[in-house]
Amino acid sequence: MKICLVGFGRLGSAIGKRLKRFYEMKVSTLPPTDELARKEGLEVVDLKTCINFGDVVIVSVEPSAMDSVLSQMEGLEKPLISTAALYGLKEIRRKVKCGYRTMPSVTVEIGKSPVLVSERGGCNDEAVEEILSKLGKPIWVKEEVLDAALPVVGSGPAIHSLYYNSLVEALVYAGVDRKLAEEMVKESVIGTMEFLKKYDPLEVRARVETPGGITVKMTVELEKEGVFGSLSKIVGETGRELRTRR
Ligand SMILES: NC(=O)C1=CN([C@@H]2O[C@H](COP(=O)(O)OP(=O)(O)OC[C@H]3O[C@@H](n4cnc5c(N)ncnc54)[C@H](O)[C@@H]3O)[C@@H](O)[C@H]2O)C=CC1
Ligand SMILES: O=C(O)[C@@H]1CCC=N1
Repeated sequence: MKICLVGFGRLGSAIGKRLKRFYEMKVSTLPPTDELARKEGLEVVDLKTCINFGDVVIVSVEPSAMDSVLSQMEGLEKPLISTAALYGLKEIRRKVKCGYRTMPSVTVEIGKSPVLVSERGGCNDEAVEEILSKLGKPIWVKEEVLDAALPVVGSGPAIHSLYYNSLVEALVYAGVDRKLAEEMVKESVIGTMEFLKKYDPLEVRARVETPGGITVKMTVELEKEGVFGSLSKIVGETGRELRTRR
């Protein structure tokens, strides 16, 4: 399968770096990101050449550029995968017959991202699923769920990095060398995430909280301060607003 990738920005470059390992690819993007694509050993071509080359077209441009890019593809029959936030499937399919919407995150670069995709029953689900499975875990959802989950899936790496950083700062505050602190937090977070594949979070918590011990003192204090409640509210309200926007 050959891929035409349109847009080589923050997300497009992550997609390109990953998929070039599996597929032949050409890129259409604007300066200065064309130089980034060339540095990755990818051929940069104009949009028409790119579309003619690809069996599948992936569009990863900013939402405000979607109208213009899609209008140059009008009538396209090949599968088109859009990553644009909030650019509706209906609008996409008005221009191209075989459109799909996705919500990945930048961790596609290492093939480890949930990739929400709307909606099954399009014209070439198999080809789309095959490509997305190289980027991470494809999860077919209704379009409104894709929008609701954007703040956790698309924005996730930024939010998780904030959490990670706050723990590094906590260790530095407690007098631990920063490099050591980073190593400890990474191993702790990664280990716990693996553990959560096996155990329920409430069980994990119960297994750590020694009665009358240090952990339960902190977890109750964090709850009293509303740290995680605020996180749920801010992220949840954003998702709720995005879900109902269209
Ligand atoms: N950055 C992220 O983590 C995520 C981004 N998205 C969505 O993916 C899309 C891309 O986001 P970013 O990479 O962050 O944006 P960006 O601004 O970093 O990159 C946009 C890219 O599109 C290219 N472009 C714009 N107009 C073009 C045209 N007419 N022809 C060819 N290329 C064109 C630009 O040159 C640039 O390389 C957006 O729609 C965003 O909503 C979705 C999930 C995660
Ligand atoms: O911040 C944004 O609008 C895009 C969508 C999800 C991640 N980046």
